Amino acid sequence: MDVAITGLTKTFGRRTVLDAVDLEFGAGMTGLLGPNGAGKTTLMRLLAGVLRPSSGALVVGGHDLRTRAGRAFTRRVLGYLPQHLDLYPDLSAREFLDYIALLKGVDDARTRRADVARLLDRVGLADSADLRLGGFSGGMRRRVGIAQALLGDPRLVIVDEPTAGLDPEERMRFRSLLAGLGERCTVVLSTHVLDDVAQTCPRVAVLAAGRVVYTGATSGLTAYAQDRTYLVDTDGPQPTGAAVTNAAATPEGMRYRVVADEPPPGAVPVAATLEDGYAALMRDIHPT
Ligand SMILES: Nc1ncnc2c1ncn2[C@@H]1O[C@H](COP(=O)(O)OP(=O)(O)OP(=O)(O)O)[C@@H](O)[C@H]1O
Repeated sequence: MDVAITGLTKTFGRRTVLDAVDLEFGAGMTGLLGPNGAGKTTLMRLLAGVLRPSSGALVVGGHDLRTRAGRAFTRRVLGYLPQHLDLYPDLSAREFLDYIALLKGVDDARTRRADVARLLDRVGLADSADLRLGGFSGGMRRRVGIAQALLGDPRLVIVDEPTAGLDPEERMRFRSLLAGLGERCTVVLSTHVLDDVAQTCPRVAVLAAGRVVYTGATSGLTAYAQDRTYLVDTDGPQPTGAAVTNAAATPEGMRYRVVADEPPPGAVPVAATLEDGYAALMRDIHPT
């Protein structure tokens, strides 16, 4: 399900939160990155039809969201996992999903039961299906969240920071769940976890202050820091004129991982990661 976004602007009062955004999402997984307040959630809410654009167009599978028919089409094909999803603590996972399926218009009880059972199984919650949501861990709650997004077999899935607060095992589990989805439909994953994007998304878009600052292959963003990434061991101060992407104490002092145009004294070049590429891009946008 192709998504075309052109000249998309969103203002709240006098504040411009998205500024003439042009983006395209196609089949497979695309990561959506950007610092806090960049406009990622706003973009997702616009795509989900929760918000209306101030100007510009969103077209999903050829259907323009400015029209009522376009919005209705998008609602039918969309699965949305918002950043904060309220779960009813007194309901079981099965009851909650049954309720959401009803809201999504699955009127036949038998179809609903089958859909819900299939999804509970898919997200690994079949054994906990009848336990109250109030007792679920963060990871289990996120899995219920993705299950509700997948009800109705969506062709466009948008997920907002799905792995925030998850332990490594749950994060890996969630990642493979999303990657499996990407084989069948268009998935947009908004996150601060660069590793999730590096592992699952062949394409990435980066927003900063409401503008698109990178869109293309994830490897292209990594390449942004290629031949500019170094490790610096020092017992002195942090290197200046460089983006520091990691700092770790060593027996001799500190080891900094930096992206810099000129290698700091004693720097050893290393292969860049997506985190380095992202840091390099941000530094080029806002030079220190
Ligand atoms: N309903 C609203 N009214 C006014 N301002 C808003 C509203 N929604 C979002 N904003 C502002 O728009 C900006 C972008 O917010 P948004 O949540 O889209 O960013 P984000 O990239 O998702 O950030 P984060 O990574 O922190 O979740 C923020 O400064 C936010 O305060």
